[in-house]
Amino acid sequence: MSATRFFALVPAAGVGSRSGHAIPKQYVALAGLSLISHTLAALQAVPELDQTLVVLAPEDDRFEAAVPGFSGWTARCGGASRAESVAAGLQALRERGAAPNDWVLVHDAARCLLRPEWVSRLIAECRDDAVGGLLALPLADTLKRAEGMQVQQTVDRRAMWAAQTPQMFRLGLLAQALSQPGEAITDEASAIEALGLSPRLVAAPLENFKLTLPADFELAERLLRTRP
Ligand SMILES: Nc1ccn([C@@H]2O[C@H](COP(=O)(O)OP(=O)(O)OP(=O)(O)O)[C@@H](O)[C@H]2O)c(=O)n1
Ligand SMILES: C[C@](O)(CO)[C@H](O)COP(=O)(O)O
Repeated sequence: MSATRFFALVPAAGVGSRSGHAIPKQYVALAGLSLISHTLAALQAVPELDQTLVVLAPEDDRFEAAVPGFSGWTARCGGASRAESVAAGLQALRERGAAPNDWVLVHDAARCLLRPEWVSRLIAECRDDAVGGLLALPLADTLKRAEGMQVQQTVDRRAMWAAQTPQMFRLGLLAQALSQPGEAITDEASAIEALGLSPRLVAAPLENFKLTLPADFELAERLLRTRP
């Protein structure tokens, strides 16, 4: 029997409608490189990973110029939602020889401040777990439930975590979990939870944030430019 492998799957088929940029946010230039170049460089520096697959929109004509010399795989099979893009990416991995028992680490293209050592820690802490797990940030702020702009309640934050990526599950289990994604499935872990399973949390820093709103790009640029 062949050894279990580790694949990164990077959904990059979104349009970045909240980013304020005229082009898909993964192609915005940050510190001299496209956003997605930073993301892929971090993944390619993770020694445990065997290969990376990037899921692009079917009409994408920017990737090759934005990431020259990329040695991983690309598949132009992105869907209407992130969950659909990830599900299509899992199928693309199967077509390239990945097995149901292999681990898949799904990582947002839009989290470009990722550091290889955080991914290695996730793998070390989850590779013997029966389910899998994800990087996440324990909440540091007091949490409010609101209606519009009026606070209704302060929520006990002690058990609250903000989910990040990578999120790591076995290919076969994740494909089953994402086979009929509803609107409540906003990450891989929520699909796994819907099967009645409990993913493991691995603490990660705030710096692993997802670039979503215009101000996030300025902050990411500053952080990238001041990294050693
Ligand atoms: N149909 C989609 C939607 C999102 N993504 C990817 O999923 C990641 C996280 O999604 P998000 O930050 O919401 O990106 P966008 O959908 O591009 O942003 P927005 O919601 O602002 O349009 C991104 O890397 C994005 O490219 C994807 O592959 N396919
Ligand atoms: C997967 C994710 O990054 C975990 O926090 C997040 O759910 C993606 O969010 P979005 O709905 O695509 O903005």
